Amino acid sequence: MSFEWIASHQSAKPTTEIPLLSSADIRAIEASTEPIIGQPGLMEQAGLAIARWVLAQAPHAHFFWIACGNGNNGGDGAEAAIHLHRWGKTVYVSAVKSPKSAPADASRAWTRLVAEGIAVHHEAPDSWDVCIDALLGIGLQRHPEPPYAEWIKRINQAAKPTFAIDVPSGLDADTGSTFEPVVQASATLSLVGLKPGLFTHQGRDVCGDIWLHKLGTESTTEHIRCTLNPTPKPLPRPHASHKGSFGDVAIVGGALGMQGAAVLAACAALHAGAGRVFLAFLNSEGLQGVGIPPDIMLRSPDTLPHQGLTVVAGCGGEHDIGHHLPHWLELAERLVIDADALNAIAIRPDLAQALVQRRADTTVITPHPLEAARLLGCKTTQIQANRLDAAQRLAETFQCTVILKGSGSVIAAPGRKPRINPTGNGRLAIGGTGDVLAGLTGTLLSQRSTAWEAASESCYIHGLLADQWPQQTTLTASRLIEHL
Ligand SMILES: NC(=O)C1=CN([C@@H]2O[C@H](COP(=O)(O)OP(=O)(O)OC[C@H]3O[C@@H](n4cnc5c(N)ncnc54)[C@H](OP(=O)(O)O)[C@@H]3O)[C@@H](O)[C@H]2O)[C@@H](O)CC1
Ligand SMILES: Nc1ncnc2c1ncn2[C@@H]1O[C@H](COP(=O)(O)OP(=O)(O)O)[C@@H](O)[C@H]1O
Ligand SMILES: [K+]
Repeated sequence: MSFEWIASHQSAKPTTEIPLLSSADIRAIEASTEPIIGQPGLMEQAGLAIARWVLAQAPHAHFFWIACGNGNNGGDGAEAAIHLHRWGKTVYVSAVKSPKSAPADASRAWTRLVAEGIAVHHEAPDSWDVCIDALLGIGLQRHPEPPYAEWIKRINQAAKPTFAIDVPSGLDADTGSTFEPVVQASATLSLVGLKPGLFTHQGRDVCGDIWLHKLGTESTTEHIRCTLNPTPKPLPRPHASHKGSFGDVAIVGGALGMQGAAVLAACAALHAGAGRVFLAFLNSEGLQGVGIPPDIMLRSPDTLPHQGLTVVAGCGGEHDIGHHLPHWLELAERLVIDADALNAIAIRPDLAQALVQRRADTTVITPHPLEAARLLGCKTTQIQANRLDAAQRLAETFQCTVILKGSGSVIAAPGRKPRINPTGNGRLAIGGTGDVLAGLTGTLLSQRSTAWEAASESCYIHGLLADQWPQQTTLTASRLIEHL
């Protein structure tokens, strides 16, 4: 039996590409796992794993409230209760009463629990040391109903250590959207495989520390919905190299009053290690207050070189960027499209068409959810309701690599399984960090062989800086750049 720590609230384990499985994937694995006569089934294994894990997390706790739903998540809770009871702990098991009978595995667990002499209650206890949340798992489909909703509220109000089985009850395992109310867990033990919803949208805020136990199962490629964005390997910088070896990056942006955004992107490109960085303002009036390092070469958009250039278009671009986009969509060897350039594409079919016609794997678009909604002609809530699908739809529609930003940024490209980025946190939720990401992505795009690699690495590094940020120091976009 092996437990794997994957992430805490503020940091993620450096990893290779870990598979993330949808509820359907999990059910397919369950269906293809043959029970072995005389060996414990998956639910019995789950129960033992949960009991051991909870005890390791809260070794001195005595009174365990095990809140169980009517499905297999509740069955896992019943199995765990049996072990905790045998190990001398006081278990108070609450089961939701339902007109429907529990599924077969869960029914067997309940029979075993009663045979152990453990009482089954239908209400919550008055107090407890630790709660095991076995109310709802991957079977959740709607807002928790009574008594689920009341018990979830009790769990959250008590603010005692709460350990969620599989997913915090109320969290959609596939999308990271929450139904209300949702359990606020101290830690979550994901069974069989990790689920996408633990890592994106609202998932990270409700899971606490994330752990995995595969229960001896293995997923094959067909079972994988997406993956966790792996830790990148640093690119070697050979001795026998020169400035032309590390990419020419040009930032085209900075309309009147918005030049700071373009400067942030240019500085990020510079600090990320681009060989040469050009900055072409769309409007250079009133630049006195904007500090531009002398390492950056200033050009007008019309005098930028073309050959070998990676262009980052849109940071602070306002309406003006639309005039320049046809040129760069046609001629830029590699292109990062951000902010106002995305807004221009959303309203101009000619630009959208030019984007589609670019050579595959040379372009990264970096929308936040509102920009993504404009591009797909829908509402931001629809994007957030299923970030994986939205990112994939953008990639297929515009035939390019996509970074859908926000908590658990999604990286998608046509014909590939998307990645969810495990690094980054709410300290990045300030103006300017998106410009930093665009500049960083530009440099990596100029140096890596594919847009996919550049986008994945860029997201990871950007988020990691925020995860490693000293608690007492305010994170700002310009300070972030200095740590690249
Ligand atoms: N598959 C595997 O390999 C393994 C699975 N395992 C475990 O099984 C879990 C999945 O079990 P599951 O499929 O029985 O679903 P589960 O999450 O218990 O919910 C279903 C129940 O909840 C109810 N219900 C749903 N929504 C509701 C709401 N909003 N408000 C109120 N009720 C609601 C629903 O009622 P109904 O919709 O039928 O009325 C039904 O009674 C999985 O997360 C993991 O813990 C492990 O043992 C390891 C192996
Ligand atoms: N809550 C969060 N958790 C993780 N990353 C976040 C969060 N909020 C913002 N970010 C990241 O910060 C950056 C913000 O980009 P964006 O919204 O375009 O801001 P701006 O254009 O003002 O710089 C993106 O990389 C995004 O993924
Ligand atoms: K649960």
